[in-house]
Amino acid sequence: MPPALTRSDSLQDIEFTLRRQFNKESFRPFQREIITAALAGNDVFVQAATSFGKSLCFQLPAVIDRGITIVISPLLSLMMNQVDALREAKVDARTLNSNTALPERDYIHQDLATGHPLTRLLYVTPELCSGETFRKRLKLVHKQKELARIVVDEAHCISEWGHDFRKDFKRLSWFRDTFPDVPIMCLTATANDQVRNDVLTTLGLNRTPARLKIFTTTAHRPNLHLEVRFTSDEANDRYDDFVTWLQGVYDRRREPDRKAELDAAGERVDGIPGIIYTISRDECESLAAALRHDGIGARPFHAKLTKEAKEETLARWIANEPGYSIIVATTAFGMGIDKDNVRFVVHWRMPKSFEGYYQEAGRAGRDGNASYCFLYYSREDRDRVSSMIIRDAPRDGSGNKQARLESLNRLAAYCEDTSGCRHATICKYFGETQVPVCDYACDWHKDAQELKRRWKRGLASEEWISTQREEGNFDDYAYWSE
Ligand SMILES: Nc1ncnc2c1ncn2[C@@H]1O[C@H](COP(=O)(O)OP(=O)(O)OP(=O)(O)O)[C@@H](O)[C@H]1O
Repeated sequence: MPPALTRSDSLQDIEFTLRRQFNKESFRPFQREIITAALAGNDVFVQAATSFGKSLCFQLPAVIDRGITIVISPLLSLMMNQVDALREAKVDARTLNSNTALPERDYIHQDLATGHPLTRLLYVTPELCSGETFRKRLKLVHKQKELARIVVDEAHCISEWGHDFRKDFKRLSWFRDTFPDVPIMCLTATANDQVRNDVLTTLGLNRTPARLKIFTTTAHRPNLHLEVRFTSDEANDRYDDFVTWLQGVYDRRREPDRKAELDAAGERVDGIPGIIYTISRDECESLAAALRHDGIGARPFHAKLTKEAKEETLARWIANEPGYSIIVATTAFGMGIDKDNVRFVVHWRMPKSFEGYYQEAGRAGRDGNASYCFLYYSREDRDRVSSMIIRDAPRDGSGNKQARLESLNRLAAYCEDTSGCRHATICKYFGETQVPVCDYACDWHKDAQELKRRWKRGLASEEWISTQREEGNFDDYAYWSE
């Protein structure tokens, strides 16, 4: 079927737009190929590591093509960030979601109702796409040949095998059914083979294989230094361990030569941006307070804070202000946060999935410089998370309990593995066959013997854990609810 719109595939056009509208000198590897495929009217599936620059792959075609691009995204904060950045670049981008003010909502509806919208990119939630009014408006726009492309960001949310499954993403099959000629682009950082197939089937993209272009790049992030730190309920030593590590980093930055460099660059000794992921609001608050008490600039960030408090914390952290070096956050923080100099990401507790872990760790080092990611792992936490997944699974057997448990088990195995490179295990998990080069960027490569010793020493024994489990000691969820 021919594409619905007259498209431009002029390379000169895309170079010009890259510089003029997006203020970037050149494309990163693969961006040009992806953009060219999209502009030719293909369906496109992009799987690329965190910080690869996926957004540009649909934003640039949206600016060049005639008509409107609809971007479906799971998170409000993610939409707002992208819309703000686009508007700063003088692109007419908007978002329609539960937070959109009435006048803006009216404007967008009127704009769509003309059939020839001026809006270039409209960011919406998957829930909105199921609404009759919105669907009617899109049909009108399509009839006028002004529906340029449908983009599904964070596309792994479509799959029940994915770590962030969202029911409403499944209903996005409506787009291919209703507008078979409108190209679809989907993007994700974290999908294994099963998730990818699920995404393509649900969106109906494998019904037009000749039109589908798949781009997958390695998940490997060589600048991330990956490490697992073993602990147990009894040892309860995360705090001291972390503060000792951080003070060590500060001390090295105080050495005369380094200090002179920092002074010249206008940087502070303690100005090292980082994120600590915790699992509960209470822990998020208490940990940030404890760090502040010890003179470390840390602020909490979780869903229950006011919008103003969150915005202020985020803005001051992004601006590297004193007292705002570390964000202590629950897992909702991260997607769409584009701060390039995050130097460390710490998982205070075991995350709920392999994909979630790697996506969150991937917030570090987006500028390509060395950054540290460590995860505090205890067998007690492993069992708590597992109990939580079982508890939260719908009773009717629907949902993805097995997939979630499988992902957790793979993460636990990754943590307890002392026999190989962390980067290699991650790439294998995401279905890659090539072993990545790791330049002493994981705890195994740095000192395999020491890793084994730490593993032996650090964890509670499985026997003890199993007794505790039988006594129901890992079912105290109160502390763990987000
Ligand atoms: N060609 C380019 N030249 C310079 N900077 C770029 C280029 N493309 C993208 N970037 C920048 O790279 C950063 C990361 O891009 P983006 O937010 O799209 O990443 P992403 O692939 O969506 O990652 P994630 O999955 O982690 O959200 C942004 O600051 C973006 O402006």
